[in-house]
Order: sequence, then C-alpha cells, then structure tokens
Amino acid sequence: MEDPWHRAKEALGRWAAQQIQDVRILGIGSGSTVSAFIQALARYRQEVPMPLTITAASHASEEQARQLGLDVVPLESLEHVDLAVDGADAVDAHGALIKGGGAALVRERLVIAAARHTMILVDSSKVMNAFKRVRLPIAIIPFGWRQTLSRLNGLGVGTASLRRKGEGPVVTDDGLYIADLAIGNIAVPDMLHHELKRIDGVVDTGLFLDYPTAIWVSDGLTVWRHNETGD
Ligand SMILES: O=C(CO)[C@H](O)[C@H](O)COP(=O)(O)O
Repeated sequence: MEDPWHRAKEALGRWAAQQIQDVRILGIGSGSTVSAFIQALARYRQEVPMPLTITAASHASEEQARQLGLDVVPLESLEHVDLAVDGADAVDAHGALIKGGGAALVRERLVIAAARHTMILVDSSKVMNAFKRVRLPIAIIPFGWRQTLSRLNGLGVGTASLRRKGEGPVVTDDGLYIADLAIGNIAVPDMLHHELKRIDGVVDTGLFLDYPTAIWVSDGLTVWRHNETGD
C-alpha cells in the first residue's frame, strides 16, 4: 500500500537536500522521510558537487547512502557533526519530538547529540498540540525484558508491549529490544523521559527534547517551519 504521505516526504527530502550548502559533515537519521532525503541529496550532489562526509544512525541509511555514492564514516571517527537531518513520529507545539518508530532512537540520539544543529523533517500528520494517545518507543536491554516491561507498566502511565516482527522481537542495530508504551497524555515530557530512564533495563526513550532543532513540515504541496525551538 502506498504511503499517503509519500509526496510530503519527497517534498521535504528535496527541500532539505538543497539546504546542505555549507555543511561538511552531515549526520543522517533513519526512516522513510530520511530515505527520501538521502535520495534527493545524492541527486542534488550530482548537479552541485561538494565535499561532504556523512555519518548514519542506522545500517539501512548507511547502506542506502553508500549505494548512492555518498561517503559514509562511523560517528566515532568524527570530532563533530555540522548538521543532523532526521525524521520524527510526532512533534508537539513546543518542538518536543517522539522518535523511534523505526527502532533507531539510540543511534539517532547519539548523532543528534553530536550535531551543532538538527533539522527534523515531518509530514503534517505528525504535528500535534500536545502528546495525547501516543505510542512512545523505549529501547530496553533484551536480558530480563519481561521484568523491564513489568516495571514500565508498574509506573502507571501507560501500557507497555514488546515490539515484534513476525515470530520474534524487533532487534535494533545495537541488539536492543523496543518496548512501545501506549500513553493517553504526556503532560510533562521531560519529567516522563527522566522517570523512564531511571527504570532498570531501560536504555533510552523516544522523547527528544531541548536539542538545537529546526523542524520543517510539509503537506506535500509546500514546506514550512514549525514553531521555532531555539536554534
Ligand atoms: O525515529 C525514527 C526511527 O527510529 C524515524 O525518524 C521516525 O520513525 C519517522 O519515520 P518515517 O520518516 O518513516 O515516518
């Protein structure tokens, strides 16, 4: 089935590729929007050659970028990242993000944390006033995952379930599992993120807050900037 937001993702990818002007070291996240960006970037660079080194937050993005002739290096070989480009699953009015729909949240955070600036690309279906009735991805250690899930449920903020694919659990590029926490309302994202991080077995949550981030949104026709968040 075709993604109804396909055109918005393509528009964002094309638009973002043209913004990569004075960037030498680019971090890329993962997901279908980032994939559209990688495609557009490779095409744009054929027209306007420029020196560019890329570091990727997932094997899938790395593979795609390499196949399109882009130069990809591991994050740990770099001193810094000029700009990170990534997608998100949800964005609130304050620019807080929920990420991890593609199970790459841990590496995505590390790329974003290394970057001077971040550009987030989202289709307009993902923009909401506040996080209500959302699914928050949480990366957990496989060992004792059932007990970690119980601790997450014991917090009383939502219902946690192990993300599965076919017969088995989804396993991230770092060998972690993903617990999805269905939550009715995230009143204070920062507090919830820290509460969850304190739970034994939790590695990271999909709440991305307070990074110097510009969020760009598209409905497939135009691209516009979401409320500014301090970059
Ligand atoms: O956080 C992510 C992966 O971990 C992605 O950025 C997020 O899931 C958005 O994906 P898509 O662009 O396919 O909608």
